[in-house]
Amino acid sequence: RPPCFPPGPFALPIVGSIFSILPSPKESFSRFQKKYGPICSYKVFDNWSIIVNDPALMKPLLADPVFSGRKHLYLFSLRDEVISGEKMPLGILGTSGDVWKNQRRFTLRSLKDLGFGRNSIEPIMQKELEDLINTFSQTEGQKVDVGLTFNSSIINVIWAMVIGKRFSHEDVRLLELVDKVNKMLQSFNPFHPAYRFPIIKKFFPNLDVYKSQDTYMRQLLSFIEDETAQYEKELLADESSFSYIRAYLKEMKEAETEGKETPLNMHHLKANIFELFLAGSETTASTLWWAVYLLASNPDVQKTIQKELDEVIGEDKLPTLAHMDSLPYTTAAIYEVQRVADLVPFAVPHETTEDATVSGYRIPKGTTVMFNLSHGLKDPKYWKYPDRFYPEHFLTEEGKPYKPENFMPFGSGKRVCLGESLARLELFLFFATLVHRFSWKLSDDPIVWEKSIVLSRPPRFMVEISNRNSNAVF
Ligand code: HEM
Repeated sequence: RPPCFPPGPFALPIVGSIFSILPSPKESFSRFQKKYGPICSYKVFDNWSIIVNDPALMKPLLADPVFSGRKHLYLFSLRDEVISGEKMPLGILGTSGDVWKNQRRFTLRSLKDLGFGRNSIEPIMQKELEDLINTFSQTEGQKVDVGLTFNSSIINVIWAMVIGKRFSHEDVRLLELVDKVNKMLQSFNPFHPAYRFPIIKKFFPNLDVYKSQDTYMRQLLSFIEDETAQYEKELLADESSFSYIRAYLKEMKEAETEGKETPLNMHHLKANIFELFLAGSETTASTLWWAVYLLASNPDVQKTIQKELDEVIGEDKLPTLAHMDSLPYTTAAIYEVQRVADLVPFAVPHETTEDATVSGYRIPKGTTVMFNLSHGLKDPKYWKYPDRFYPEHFLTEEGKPYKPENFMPFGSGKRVCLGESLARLELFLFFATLVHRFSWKLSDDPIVWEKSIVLSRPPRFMVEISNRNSNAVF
């Protein structure tokens, strides 16, 4: 252990603490937190990392530029090489310093112009919801596995912003895309030795861990390349079409024409689109999948939400974003879904950009830093019933929604989720509409929990859906 480094589990030569972390990093980190306290350390093979558990300590560190670097993960190095043929880091999620700042700033600005702030995104979401309502209303009397049903709708919302078009839910290309993004995320285990030592790939390029990631990633990139090329050919000239690609190409080409230096280029554009898909679809869609599970297993909570929706919106109308501030119990229930789902338990690994001192410990430049967002969502210190689905966790005594400081499902500070505003709008409109329009009942089939490493996956279950407010329209 380096001098003055936080405490943590014993590290063996060569492998470090890997056997204390596998097979379940989530349980292991929770064990470390209980044993070693607010900040601890562990070693994975040759790499010393720290994990910050205490939300009060986490907040200032997440706001500190020194803790806002990014560990360059295997998946991103591989993608960057495929895009540019070089090792130069691309995009937002996996970059640090000026590259990260420039791509993040441009993307945030242009997505905001495109409707992150409410109005223009609402009809796009409503169109997706109309299709979903149609699908679910035909399943009355059957048992349904909702599984990846929400992924197509959420991908369509992102695609509408990125390129200005949507796919039909039956389109094979959309279904393949959903499948690839899902498989790529579910099969990725950042603790796998094969990712830590890419040299292994030289000798065993056909190992499953490499082949699966390589294949899904290349297929997703080739989809993005085809669509971007088609967009440039067919839609770029149409001045009335708005999209992220258009905004990006326009600013890039204007700078080129004026002979100005610009951080924007085609390689970053492809990487950014890849990330909007990867970070923006599975996360929001899985939260909705969790929501159905929690609603179906908690009929009393479901009824309370429906009562509020019926009273505020009426039985002949569906919710709109304008209702967002007048539904305290529904809002609290969405926060509670995010708390129980604990979707991204340790954020995305950060890296220190300078030497630093935290609580008297010395943290050298280049240390991997994990933020245990999960602890703030689950520890009994912060929640009355940490293991229950209890929306009252997020209501004041006067019945107003509130978010405690330790509730950080989107992270916080410099690297806070770039899609938080969009995700909040999506979660509200999809959740409120689906609870207002249908009742969800858990069937008595077995509930199956599957293992997941990067994102907390909901269980597989069967649900019976019944229509309510069948004549309601937006
Ligand atoms: C319920 C949905 C979502 C959750 C729970 C979520 C959560 C997170 C978390 C925890 C991080 C890591 C923060 C850190 O490293 O400290 C993150 C980063 C990110 N998210 Fe989300 N996210 C969601 C939806 C979205 C959406 C809809 C998009 C875009 C369309 C998106 C794009 C990103 C990007 C690009 C980053 C990287 C930011 C950076 O490195 O600067 N996310 N998200």
